[in-house]
Amino acid sequence: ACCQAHAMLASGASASQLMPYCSAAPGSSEQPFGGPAPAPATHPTVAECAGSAGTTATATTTSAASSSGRVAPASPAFLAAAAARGLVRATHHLSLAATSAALPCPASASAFTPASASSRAAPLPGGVRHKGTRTNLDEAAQATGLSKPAVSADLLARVKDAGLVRTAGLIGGKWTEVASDKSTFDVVNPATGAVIATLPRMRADETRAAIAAAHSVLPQWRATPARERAAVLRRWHDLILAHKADIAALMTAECGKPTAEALAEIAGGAASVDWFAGEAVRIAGDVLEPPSRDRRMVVLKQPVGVVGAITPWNFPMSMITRKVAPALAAGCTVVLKPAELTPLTAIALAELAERAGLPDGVLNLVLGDAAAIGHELVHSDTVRKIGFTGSTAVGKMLAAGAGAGVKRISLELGGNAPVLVFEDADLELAARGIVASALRNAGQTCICANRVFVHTAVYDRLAEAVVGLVRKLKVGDGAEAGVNVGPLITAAALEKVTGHVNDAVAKGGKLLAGGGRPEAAALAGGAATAGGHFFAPTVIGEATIDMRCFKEETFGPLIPLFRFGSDGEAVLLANTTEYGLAAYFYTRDLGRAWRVAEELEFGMIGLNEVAITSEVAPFGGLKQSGLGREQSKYGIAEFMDVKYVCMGLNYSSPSPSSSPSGSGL
Ligand SMILES: NC(=O)c1ccc[n+]([C@@H]2O[C@H](COP(=O)([O-])OP(=O)(O)OC[C@H]3O[C@@H](n4cnc5c(N)ncnc54)[C@H](O)[C@@H]3O)[C@@H](O)[C@H]2O)c1
Ligand SMILES: O=CCCC(=O)O
Repeated sequence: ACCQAHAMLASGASASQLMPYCSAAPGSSEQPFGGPAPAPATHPTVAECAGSAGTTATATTTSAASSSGRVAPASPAFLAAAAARGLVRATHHLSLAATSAALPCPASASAFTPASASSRAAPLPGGVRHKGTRTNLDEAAQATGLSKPAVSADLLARVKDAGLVRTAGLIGGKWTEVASDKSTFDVVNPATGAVIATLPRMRADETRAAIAAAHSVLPQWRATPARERAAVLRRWHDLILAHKADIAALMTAECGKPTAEALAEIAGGAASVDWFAGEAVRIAGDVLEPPSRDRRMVVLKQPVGVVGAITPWNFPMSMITRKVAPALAAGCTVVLKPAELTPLTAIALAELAERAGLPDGVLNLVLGDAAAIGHELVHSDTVRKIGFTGSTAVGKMLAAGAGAGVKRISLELGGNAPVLVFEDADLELAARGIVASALRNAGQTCICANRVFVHTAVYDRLAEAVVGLVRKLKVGDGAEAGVNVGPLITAAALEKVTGHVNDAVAKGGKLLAGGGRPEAAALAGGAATAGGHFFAPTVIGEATIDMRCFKEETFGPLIPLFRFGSDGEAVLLANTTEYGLAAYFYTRDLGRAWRVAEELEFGMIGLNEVAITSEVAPFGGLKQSGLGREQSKYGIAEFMDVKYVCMGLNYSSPSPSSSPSGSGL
């Protein structure tokens, strides 16, 4: 069937014309691949299957920077000016929180424990803030009968520094525990189904207050010398690494990814912060060669202003640091809205930014109602730039709103990444790469391998190698040692993957591994995982282009294997998607490597490599995968305005001696 597709391709057929011809690929009589990859001593992480940590982020070391308290703010001049203007501390408190009274905190016997102390409590050695006081939360809760912000005892037991586990947003330097309408939302551990935190559900009021706070301190922050901004970012980086075990525990609890993957994300996220600290001091304009003698021309690079950052749940840290670090480095101030599914990592990051000396109001954190917060950010005239990572559907909506206000926007959206395995590929390397990429974060990564196209001559050997690796993986609660594949984030995600697998099987796909929910007894984590959203890593053979997994981003642990017969067919199949984020291919042929890399319509290409993410390289997509780039030298440009200044020199001079120009030039 694919040979027919090849013939059609040669005669100029389009991808849609190919559809009927690729739906019934024949079996192959190829010899099996030469045995499965050598088994690691213990259960390998998915990334280890690919022989990489899943990111090429520069390894960073924990610095000697103390985590034992609040580091002196970046610029004394800034703080003095801010204090004089009443900007430092509590200008933008919300009314409820502003009236907070410090009350004794009785020991709680319940499973839920108030997490946050009153705002600005003095830090204790080791970074722990005093817990002996709290706001008027209990009174508010009693008065209204509403549940109050809280964290579970289980979550608190997972961290050393309980000061990282606040139950509040951050607005103008004030930790705000009560939403203006007193409503709350729950954070759920996807491995167990247990509620691990209850937080204030903020909406338009809080967003407006956060935007106002960010706007108030913008003049001071953008005037803070770049070296001082960089110093704050470096302290933030150091504190993140010093607290990486705690951040990983929070991340795994709220998004489910295995601890090893959480630590890899933290290393990558910290590397971004370090990178942009370096970029801050290298911001430079241009001096242009003027076309005439009587003028001079320069280009200034200036911060765009207040930035709204909206981030997804699948990378609760690195999607934040990729936006916030370049924005702060450029001299912008930020209102951050993390995913409501994973706000705890964001709260810990904001707490550490505060300890690093980031002045009040420069980074604000608004938690809760996505639509209300997003609407305020996109339609505010004060916010000059939106940085968004998430689904293409929400991204398009935000882009329409931003367009109406002629607001800058960068979008990191969905993907549908192809992997092409050519007949000359190193098949063992390819199999490891496919498994590592497709199952990273249980398949919930925007650059996950979603569609695997294999030359028919090596199809069976590659399939056998992939299945061999998948069968070794351990599924369960990501907090358990040795787990490679954690839960899906929600029941809806589980339903989508189930739908893709059922659809593929109904259309003739061969189930080579997995196919459904694993037996509870097989899951690492025991009985507690009964409420978790687990799906067994699944391999489908003889996949065809009429299947949902060809057209849609699965965002789950599914590896569909398609056949192709020629290079042209492979590239055409890969490009047959509205997405254009990442693509991977395996070959040893240098000429093919160049041709295919140039012809793939994707923003990022991995050649014989799937661990392509790095703070030094531009991250972003083509087509409906987004606009703009994060990371690298391109990432900071998204937060800078270009201003051209033309200086005419033909003005009349007050005295001949002070004449700078004129006809003498
Ligand atoms: N290209 C990339 O770099 C990249 C990285 C990670 C994830 N993603 C994509 O993100 C998607 C998964 O993330 P998700 O499910 O969290 O996406 P999502 O679009 O549902 O949510 C992303 C963020 O947008 C917020 N949001 C939701 N509705 C909103 C609205 N009406 N207005 C404003 N904000 C709103 C959410 O609360 C969250 O903070 C996948 O498609 C994945 O490919 C892309
Ligand atoms: O999901 C998107 C981020 C993936 C990555 O940083 O490698």
